[in-house]
Parts: sequence; structure tokens; C-alpha cells
Amino acid sequence: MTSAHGPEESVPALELDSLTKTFDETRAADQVSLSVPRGSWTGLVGPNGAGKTTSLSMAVGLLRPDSGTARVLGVDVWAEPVEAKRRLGVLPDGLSLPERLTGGELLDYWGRLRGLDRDLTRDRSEEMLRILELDRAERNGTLIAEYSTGMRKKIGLATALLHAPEVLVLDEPYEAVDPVSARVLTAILRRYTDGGGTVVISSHVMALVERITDRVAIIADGRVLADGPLDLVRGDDPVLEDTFVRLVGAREVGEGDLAWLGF
Ligand SMILES: Nc1ncnc2c1ncn2[C@@H]1O[C@H](COP(=O)(O)OP(=O)(O)OP(=O)(O)O)[C@@H](O)[C@H]1O
Repeated sequence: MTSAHGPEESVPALELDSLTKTFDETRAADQVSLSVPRGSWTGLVGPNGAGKTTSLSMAVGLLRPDSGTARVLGVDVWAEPVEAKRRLGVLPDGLSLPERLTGGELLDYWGRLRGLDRDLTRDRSEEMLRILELDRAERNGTLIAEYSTGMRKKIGLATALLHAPEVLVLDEPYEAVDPVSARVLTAILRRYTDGGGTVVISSHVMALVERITDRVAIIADGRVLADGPLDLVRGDDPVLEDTFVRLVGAREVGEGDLAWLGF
């Protein structure tokens, strides 16, 4: 099968072209362009307020850009939202969840929204709840309102995975997740990319991104400063953090700053 972009195989999993968004005076995303190959795992890194969430939200159809386009496997997210969202699994920033449901009930509901067969939803839900170690909470009837921050991340991830999408876009998936669960999460996502799926995550944790992803995009002040395979972006720098600080600029705490904290 071919598309307007040529043979289907060569169509990027995610292609952002000049995405721009301004909030009042703030240019949160400034001509953000990014091409994410299929089967890759990309880490989007940048300081607080760099524009990561804004860019990812526009990329997945949650925030309308002022200009620019986003395509998922060649499908325009804003022109053909249903088609694009079929291919996408999303863990948004500040995900709001139905607090009065258990995790299993949420997945059952989510499966129906996605038009999945009920047995299939149940089988996948049970497996994910077990692997993500949410099964005990489920047996105890724990409501999402009673979940910890890390548990909320995990159930959010399960909703993103439930319909087995081809592309996963996860905003800070490791935030508040304990180290053991983080390993499980990495193993799940690694298996997913090995099977041909594509992952894009945002994170502040440079060492984590360096360890698990194969591509990186560095963003600051709404602009992409570097992107590509990890080794190429890092160049001669020993660690990605050095590249990041070199591109973004370091902020020092001066000698006299916060002097009132001394005892
Ligand atoms: N809804 C909004 N209204 C006004 N300004 C916004 C809004 N959303 C984001 N911004 C601004 O846009 C800029 C980029 O924010 P964004 O949340 O995309 O950054 P980020 O890289 O995800 O940051 P963090 O790492 O702190 O989560 C910031 O200056 C932020 O204050």
C-alpha cells in the first residue's frame, strides 16, 4: 500500500511540521518540527516550561496549533482525528481520571469507548493490571481516587496501551513511578518497540533518557535545538546532560544567593 508520502514503510510514525502555539505573550512552541521513525524510541527533553507538553499535546490532537501540522503514520491529526487517534496511544500531562471507578472498571469502560470486544478487553486488562502490579488494589476494590500518583501513571499507561496502538506518546511516564515499576515500564515499552511500535516520551531525567531511548530531541524556549539518534546528538560529550547544558545553558546559584538559608 502506498500513501501520498511514498511507500508506506518510509512514512514516519510521527511527523511534526512547524507546530507553533502562543499563549498570550508566551511562544510555547515555535516552529517545532520532528520526524520520528517507526519502531524507534524518542526522548523529548527540555527544561521546565520548554514547550514539551505543548508540543506533544498538539502532536496528538489535544491542543490545536496556531499553525503547522502533525501526522501520525501519514494521517493528519487535525484533519482526520478519528483515523489518527486509532493509531495513537496517549498518556497526557495531568491526566484526569474517573475517580469513582476501580482501575479494572476504567479499562472496561475504555475498551468500550475504543470499540473493543469485551472478552479481549477483559483479558488485556487483567494482564496489564497484573504486570503493572495494580491487581491487588483491584481485588481490594480500590478506587482511582485512592490511587497513589505512581499508580495513576500506571493505569493511565494501561489505557494508552489497551487498543494496541502503533504509536505511543507518553508525557512524563516515569514521573512518580518507583524504580522497580520503572523497570517493568521500560521492559513493556522495549518489547513494544521490538515489535515495531513507536514510543515518544518526555522526561527531565537525562540519565534515564540516555539509558532507554535510541533517539533524543532537545527543546528549549519552544524550539527544537537538536534531534536525532542519541549518539549523533551527544557527539563527543561524555553524557547527554553535558550536551543539554551546552545547548540550553547552565544557570548557576551565585555565592550570595539564598544567604538567609545559612545557620
Ligand atoms: N494553557 C496555557 N496558558 C498559558 N500559558 C501556557 C499554557 N500552557 C503552557 N503555557 C506556557 O507555555 C510554556 C511551555 O509550557 P509547557 O507546559 O509546554 O512546558 P514543558 O516543557 O512541558 O514544562 P515542564 O517540564 O515544566 O512540564 C510555559 O511558559 C508555560 O507557562
